[in-house]
Amino acid sequence: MSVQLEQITHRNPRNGRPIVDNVSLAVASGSFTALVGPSGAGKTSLLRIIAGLDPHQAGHVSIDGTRVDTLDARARNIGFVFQHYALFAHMSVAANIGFGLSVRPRGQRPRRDVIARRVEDLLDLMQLSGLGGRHPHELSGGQRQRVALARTLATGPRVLLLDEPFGALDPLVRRQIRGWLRSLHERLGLTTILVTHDRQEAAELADTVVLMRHGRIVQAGTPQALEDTPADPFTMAFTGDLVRLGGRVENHVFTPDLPDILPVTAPIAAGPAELLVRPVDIALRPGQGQATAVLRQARGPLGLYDVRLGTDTLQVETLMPPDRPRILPHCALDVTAGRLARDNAWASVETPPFPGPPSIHPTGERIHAQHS
Ligand SMILES: Nc1ncnc2c1ncn2[C@@H]1O[C@H](COP(=O)(O)OP(=O)(O)OP(=O)(O)O)[C@@H](O)[C@H]1O
Repeated sequence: MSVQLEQITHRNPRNGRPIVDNVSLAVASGSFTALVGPSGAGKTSLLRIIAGLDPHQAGHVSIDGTRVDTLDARARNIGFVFQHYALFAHMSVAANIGFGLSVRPRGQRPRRDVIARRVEDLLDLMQLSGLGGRHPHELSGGQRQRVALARTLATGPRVLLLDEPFGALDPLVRRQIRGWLRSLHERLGLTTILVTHDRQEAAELADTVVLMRHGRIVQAGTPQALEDTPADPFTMAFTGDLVRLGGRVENHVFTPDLPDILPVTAPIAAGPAELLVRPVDIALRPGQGQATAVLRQARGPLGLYDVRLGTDTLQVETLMPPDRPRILPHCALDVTAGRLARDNAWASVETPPFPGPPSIHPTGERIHAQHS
């Protein structure tokens, strides 16, 4: 089932300020969407509006093309799992899972044996076979959250909303559950929307990542698109590790304030600017400057280096030379890709592949030696 949001606005009833501000989003049927953003961005509020648990003062929510603004939460047939989803402590796991079906009005309530079969199927699906007779306190945190998910899925929703459901679990269990959740989503043909603070989790699970801030959508796209072509400095900072280099643009060349970083071409007007770079997009050029790089950690072919530039230290993740020296003296740093920011200016700098030892001309221009 698809979910469409058209210009949804929800205001704080106390002060009238928008909590969700004119949000439009099309969620394709069968897709997995992650809502990410800083605390207070409006992610949970948006999820609750989709579920029909919170009101909205403007705009429309549609499911499969039908407006559901006036339908209550139950009639929307949407499943919702919260981080602190309380199971009934006095009920068995099986009774918890079957609860939603067993309290249906008489005409809609399945027979007891049908509910029992459905519960068994869900226990199998959740990899909880044989645990139906236990009580919640006899389960691990990860198992309890899977029971919560089974309980939500028992009534057969096609849209699943998850609000940090694994936030309280330890990182290892959380990673295991990720793979399992994605395959569950696919097997059941669900349309899933997940709120998470974990950008790695969002990138691994979701087809589309939606980044929110101040109640608005800043950018929506594939995890790769957000990382590779961030719409602004906020998105770039949110979607990956970042090094920020202050400096100045003159004659379309950006020269960082720190020493021993090669200038880059700058498609913005002259003046102060900031260069935002992923650590993996900084290469070390041994023998080209005065900086010292100290290997902190090897990660396969990549090395995480602390690079001392004057009184500052930058962290750089880059290909290690074959002999993997622990200390590389006399280095310069070469920014191979990044983005320049100033006020409303936001432009990418791409430098050509390194053709040979560069030197820095007194005018600040980068000069590459010719291939011989
Ligand atoms: N019922 C409410 N009444 C008043 N303010 C609210 C209400 N619900 C949410 N807010 C406010 O709206 C803003 C958005 O809250 P929301 O929980 O949706 O953000 P979030 O992005 O999910 O944050 P977090 O990541 O911390 O869970 C916050 O400033 C919050 O205090």
